[in-house]
Amino acid sequence: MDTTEVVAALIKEQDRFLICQRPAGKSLALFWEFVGGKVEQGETKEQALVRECQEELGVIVAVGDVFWEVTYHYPDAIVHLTLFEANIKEGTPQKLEHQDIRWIKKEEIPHYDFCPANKDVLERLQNLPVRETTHRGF
Ligand SMILES: Nc1nc2c([nH]c(=O)n2[C@H]2C[C@H](O)[C@@H](COP(=O)(O)OP(=O)(O)OP(=O)(O)O)O2)c(=O)[nH]1
Ligand SMILES: [Mg+2]
Repeated sequence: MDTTEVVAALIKEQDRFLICQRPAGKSLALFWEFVGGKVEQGETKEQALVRECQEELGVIVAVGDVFWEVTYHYPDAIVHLTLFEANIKEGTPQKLEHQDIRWIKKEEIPHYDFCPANKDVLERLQNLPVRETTHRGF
């Protein structure tokens, strides 16, 4: 099976970060995710992420460092997910393609069902030590 390159954005504001609920009818319907999508041919990961944030949320982002990377085997696909830190430069997030979008605190993570590939990164977000918490604004 081929590996699909997927990029996603960890968008933080103060002590909250943005999560998005996948629409009904798509794969992994109604699971929560970080905004993003598949890298298209000829694009860098950063370019793909800027495009996806514009298409899905109507915002322009500045792409920062890689926060997490994982390869996950779904029954019908292998996904290599790269999660970048990102900041909104222009616009306010709108649910142009998602079922719902929410700004949540790390304490709220257990209340949401995320895509299985995201399990480890959510654990990292939830368990950031105090020092790193302050540094990263969580
Ligand atoms: N965007 C995103 N996709 C994720 C995350 N976690 C995770 O397992 N995935 C999976 C779900 C999908 O199988 C794949 C990304 O697909 P996608 O549906 O967002 O791709 P896309 O926006 O390009 O949409 P499409 O053109 O394929 O319809 O990666 C995540 O946090 N964000
Ligand atoms: Mg997408």
